[in-house]
Amino acid sequence: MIKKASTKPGTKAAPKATGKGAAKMAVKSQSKKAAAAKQPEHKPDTLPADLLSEPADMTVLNRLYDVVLSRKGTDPSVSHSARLLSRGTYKIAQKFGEEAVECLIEAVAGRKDLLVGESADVLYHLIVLWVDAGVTPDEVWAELRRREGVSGIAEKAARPKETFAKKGK
Ligand SMILES: N=c1c2ncn([C@@H]3O[C@H](COP(=O)(O)OP(=O)(O)OP(=O)(O)O)[C@@H](O)[C@H]3O)c2ncn1[C@@H]1O[C@H](COP(=O)(O)O)[C@@H](O)[C@H]1O
Repeated sequence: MIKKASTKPGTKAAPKATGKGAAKMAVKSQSKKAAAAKQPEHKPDTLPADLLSEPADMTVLNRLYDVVLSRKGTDPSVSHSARLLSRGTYKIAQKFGEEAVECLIEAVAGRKDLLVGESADVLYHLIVLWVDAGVTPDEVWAELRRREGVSGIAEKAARPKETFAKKGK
């Protein structure tokens, strides 16, 4: 991920509301509190000590999926995943695309160390995309399993031939 400069808004003091304005603000703050109360609880992800001492492997993706899924509908101010998921499919897809481009830039530049970090960003954003779309890792693992041992060249050669008319050319 390429870090951007902070876009935090200025710390201008908000004007104090009086009369009708104050009442409106009180109602707004009440409904905000009610909305927050409806959100599922944000549980920080803690890794068991025995896992921390083991070398990382593919199971990290299943765990990451579970954490991201658990963030759905939680407070976007404490979870980046919750924030992304609350912004909708377009933004989630856009972020995935950006991370994929950053990843391929490092690959083309031959910067292996940076490629590792960008690859992790791509996988994280792909998992957010799955959670948003309702795809589970098991479905993807099953598809990869189905393809195991099938040469890509042989699979392509076995595909039914498309005619020009079918392709609309
Ligand atoms: N793997 C990641 C991960 N990779 C990247 N990021 C965050 O993604 C953000 C990327 O920043 P960018 O400026 O590129 O994007 P942005 O803040 O959306 O900015 P805009 O593009 O909207 O302007 C940073 O805040 C990173 O910290 C991640 N945030 C979380 N995770 C994992 O997800 C778990 C749950 O995280 P939370 O949902 O934040 O609790 C964590 O424990 C991690 O395991």
